[in-house]
Amino acid sequence: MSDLKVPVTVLGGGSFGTTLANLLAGNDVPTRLWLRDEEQAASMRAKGENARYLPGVRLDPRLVITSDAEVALKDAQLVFLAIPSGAFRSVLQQLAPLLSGKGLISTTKGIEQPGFLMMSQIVEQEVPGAPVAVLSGPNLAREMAAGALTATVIASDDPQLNARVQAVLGCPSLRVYASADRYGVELGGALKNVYAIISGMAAAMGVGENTRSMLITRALAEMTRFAVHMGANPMTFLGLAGVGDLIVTCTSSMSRNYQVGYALGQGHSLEESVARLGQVAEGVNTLRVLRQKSEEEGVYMPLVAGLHAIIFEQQPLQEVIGRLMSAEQKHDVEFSAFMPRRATDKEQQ
Ligand SMILES: NC(=O)C1=CN([C@@H]2O[C@H](COP(=O)(O)OP(=O)(O)OC[C@H]3O[C@@H](n4cnc5c(N)ncnc54)[C@H](O)[C@@H]3O)[C@@H](O)[C@H]2O)C=CC1
Ligand SMILES: O=C(CO)COP(=O)(O)O
Repeated sequence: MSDLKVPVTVLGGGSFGTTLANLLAGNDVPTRLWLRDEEQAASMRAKGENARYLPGVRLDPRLVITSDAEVALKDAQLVFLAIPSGAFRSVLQQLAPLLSGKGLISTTKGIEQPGFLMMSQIVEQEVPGAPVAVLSGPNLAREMAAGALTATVIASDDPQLNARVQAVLGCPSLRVYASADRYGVELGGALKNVYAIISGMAAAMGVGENTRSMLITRALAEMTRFAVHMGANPMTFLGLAGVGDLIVTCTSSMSRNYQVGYALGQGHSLEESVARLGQVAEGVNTLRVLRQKSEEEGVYMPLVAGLHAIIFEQQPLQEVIGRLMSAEQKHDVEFSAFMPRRATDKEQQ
């Protein structure tokens, strides 16, 4: 069987799962999309549209949409996981017997607490022995679904799995680059959501272009410092899953994290800002988790600390901005932050 014809399943019928499934079906890959809710699945089959999460996008008639997990996963060789991080483990636990032996690709950009676990690490725990990869990059679902020219990254320590994903997913509108830095790619996708909230907030305040550039650049420095400390490859942060995803999420009002930040900047409470969205904004939970981890690890993350102070410690916005702007003026590029930590350094701590 050619790699293009292997049966593929996408778990999760939100905006990203639907987009991926539609692209795969459009490549003539036998694709099934699994949703937990039969009413929603039936509506999508009847209308040929995901009216709740991706209105206006025609679904490929070859796409099979089902709420029956056994039907969805029978014979599948590759499974894309597009479930929000808060439900990720429980869905895997529920479906684990149907997933073993298949190539499992997480597309979820969140972190689980306790343990500071990436989604692919949860996959390893819940489906032991399965080949695991992550897909991440500047990938706003709505643009991809509309056929905008896009690039993404598939990351795994299994080059064959990377190649299979490139074969099924790549198409005239989507280039799929490969990486061996699964941890860095996955961490990049989760971290940038926090800075998208800050950028949205800044936009609502009407800041200028200098400010926007300062924010994105210092966000990149901060997230790279943290990720490299944690063992990621610094070069990953110069790629699509690092600076690439940071740029799109910090500049597009299509980003849900940016939208939450914008609503916060307009003076809405966190609860209101999240409720208005009606979709997942992973950055809110990632902020909590990251603040705690950066303190435990002693990594300097002033933007994360500042946003945490505003959202969770009720500190006045202007006070936090004043503190950030009057902090010690340091070097622009800290080369030490970009030096990969050797495994032995980690072991000695
Ligand atoms: N939407 C986007 O542009 C992109 C999203 N992602 C990531 O993909 C993940 C999923 O996001 P979206 O699809 O955008 O979210 P969404 O908010 O559009 O949809 C979430 C979907 O997950 C389903 N779901 C929630 N709990 C479930 C459970 N227990 N069992 C089964 N299904 C459940 C919901 O019913 C819904 O269909 C997130 O981690 C997000 O960061 C990654 C790249 C782009
Ligand atoms: O990850 C994304 C783009 O790459 C989507 O970002 P949001 O979850 O903020 O919409």
